[in-house]
Amino acid sequence: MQNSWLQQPLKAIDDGCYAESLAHQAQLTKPAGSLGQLESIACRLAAMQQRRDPDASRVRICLFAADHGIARAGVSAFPQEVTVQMVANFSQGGAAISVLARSLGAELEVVDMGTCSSPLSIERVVDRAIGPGTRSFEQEPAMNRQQLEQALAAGAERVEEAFDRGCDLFIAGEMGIGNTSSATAIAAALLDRAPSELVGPGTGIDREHVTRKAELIAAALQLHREGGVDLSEPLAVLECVGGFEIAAMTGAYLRCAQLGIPMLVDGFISSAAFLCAERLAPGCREWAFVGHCSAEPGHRILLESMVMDPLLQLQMRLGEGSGAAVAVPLLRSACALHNQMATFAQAGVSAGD
Ligand SMILES: Cc1cc2ncn([C@H]3O[C@H](COP(=O)(O)O)[C@@H](O)[C@H]3O)c2cc1C
Ligand SMILES: O=C(O)c1cccnc1
Repeated sequence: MQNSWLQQPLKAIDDGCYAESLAHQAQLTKPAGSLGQLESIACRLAAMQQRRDPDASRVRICLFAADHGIARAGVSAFPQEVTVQMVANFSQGGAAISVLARSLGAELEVVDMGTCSSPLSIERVVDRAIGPGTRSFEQEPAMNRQQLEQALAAGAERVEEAFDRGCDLFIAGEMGIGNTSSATAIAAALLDRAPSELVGPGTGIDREHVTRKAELIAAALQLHREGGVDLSEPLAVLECVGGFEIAAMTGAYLRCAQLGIPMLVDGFISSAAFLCAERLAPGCREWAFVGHCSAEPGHRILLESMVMDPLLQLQMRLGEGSGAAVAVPLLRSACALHNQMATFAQAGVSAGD
């Protein structure tokens, strides 16, 4: 994939703007540092947006959905057809992320990246289907290189569309029964950890099934390694054990950092996709906030590996972009405080030492 858009440089963060924002915070009518992380959130956002008054009003949530061959190996508490049923639910406004998007006044876009039963008849779904889901990665590579390139490009394209229409903050969400297995395999490969350290219940399988899930993922990684695949290489990992929606998220995150759109990362699956983006282009993380730390055990390990701090810890484990969406009000509060508080001089309040 030489000379492709993947090689484009990331946009530089404006350090001068960051320093100016810190100086502005120091003049606001409060003891220094008393707004804690809200201060650095506002300053980081100002530096990303290159503006004195950071803004998180125009939020775009892009939900990528796809099916996984591995779902047929009994790794989820739910059957595969739930993926497409949920796509309908997203578009009808009944899913958790539909409700959150509405309450935030955020735009929610649903992108079909390839599901077993076609959701084409469902209104308002963007069709970027690559095929009827991935192949089962316990037997063969989940996708081929061409499909991977298509998925990455689809994610990037949705970000470009958001950029053209004006977007202060981008959130990627996912839906795909079986995708915690794919995310676990990606994280285990790239972090060189045993799947048993990262695996979790996903939609709610019991301990016995979690153990089986870890064994199945470990065996799959061994199979691909023996087949000569370099499992430290993010594109090879996505090709072997990824998902169409996960690869689309990787493409979306990478494009955000190239175009300079601040992003808010969701849970375990999103963070596995983000790790691929960060490995492809170190520095993506400078453009990202992490909404929350999921209850899925591997999420904390993934975030620690990238030295990224989650804003919230609510024991959520849903995906869909929901843990990012619930953090949007924090970013909005940070912006409002930064932009609207009076300075000591303006309010005639004596400054401290
Ligand atoms: C009704 C329903 C709605 C969801 N929304 C997100 N997920 C989440 O659960 C799935 C991953 O878990 P696993 O690997 O165990 O299948 C993904 O679709 C993820 O987005 C859902 C799952 C279900 C059942
Ligand atoms: O953290 C997540 O993204 C997650 C966890 C469990 C199930 N689906 C998603």
